[in-house]
Amino acid sequence: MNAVDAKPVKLAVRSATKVYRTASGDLLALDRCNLEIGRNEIVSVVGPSGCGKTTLLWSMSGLHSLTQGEILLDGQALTGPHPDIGLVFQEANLLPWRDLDANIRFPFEIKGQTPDNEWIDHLLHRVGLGGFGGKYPRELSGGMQQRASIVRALSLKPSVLLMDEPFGALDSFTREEMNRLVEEIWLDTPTTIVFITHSIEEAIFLSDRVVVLSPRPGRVQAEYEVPFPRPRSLEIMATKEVFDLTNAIKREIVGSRKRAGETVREVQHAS
Ligand SMILES: Nc1ncnc2c1ncn2[C@@H]1O[C@H](COP(=O)(O)OP(=O)(O)OP(=O)(O)O)[C@@H](O)[C@H]1O
Repeated sequence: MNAVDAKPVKLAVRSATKVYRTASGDLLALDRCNLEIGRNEIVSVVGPSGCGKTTLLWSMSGLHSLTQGEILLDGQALTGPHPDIGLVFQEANLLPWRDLDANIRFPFEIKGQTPDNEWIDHLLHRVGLGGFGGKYPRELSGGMQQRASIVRALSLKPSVLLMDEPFGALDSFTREEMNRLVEEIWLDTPTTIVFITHSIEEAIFLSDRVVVLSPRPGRVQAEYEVPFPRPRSLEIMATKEVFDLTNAIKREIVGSRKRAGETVREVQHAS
């Protein structure tokens, strides 16, 4: 059974079309793209470079307006940034002149809200940053900075977390650690997560479903259920089933790029 069939729809992308007006003409990034994400589902979006993954994610955040179509959050049209939606980017984007505590509390200052200190402390400990609140970003590794940015996003208690290649800049070991951390946090506090990645392995480890976008203009080309139980151990990730799924998704992406006559760029970790 499709995971979406079993869960109420949290986020719906309805015929999303995005045209960028550029100096050299109009660029169609998304073309009538449709997608539904169930409540507390983790969905990864993969696809060839430039196919519109970030455009789709930013549209889902309400930060980008669509040229046509709509995004529905709990059935309501999204018209701009929404407090229920948190974002994590590839760069941690911490303010270098503020320590970790002050960085995490920054969104609350902007919104004029009182932070839930207990919740923030819990999150900091959860990601292994307990006791690091007084450190400045330059004193933290890339992985620690990215953990801090996850805490910053979760501190606002969003019901949807949108993650745009959050671990793309990290070494593979730290990346695996971060994947496990996201899974642990999700098992603790289920949240709807949409995750963009170039790594099929990462997508399979994290997701209930992997969505493959077509070459630009982006549309959903294929969807794969990921049926493996959580937590997903290294043993599970080493099974033939995972290997076969990885290859099926890789073939889908490479095949679509060939059909589109595009240059094939390496798809990470798709062995
Ligand atoms: N602000 C913008 N103005 C004009 N064109 C843009 C803009 N943002 C993205 N594009 C173009 O839209 C297309 C889709 O870009 P997008 O970043 O959404 O793709 P992507 O799949 O996330 O790419 P990648 O895998 O390389 O990160 C690309 O051709 C990109 O150059």
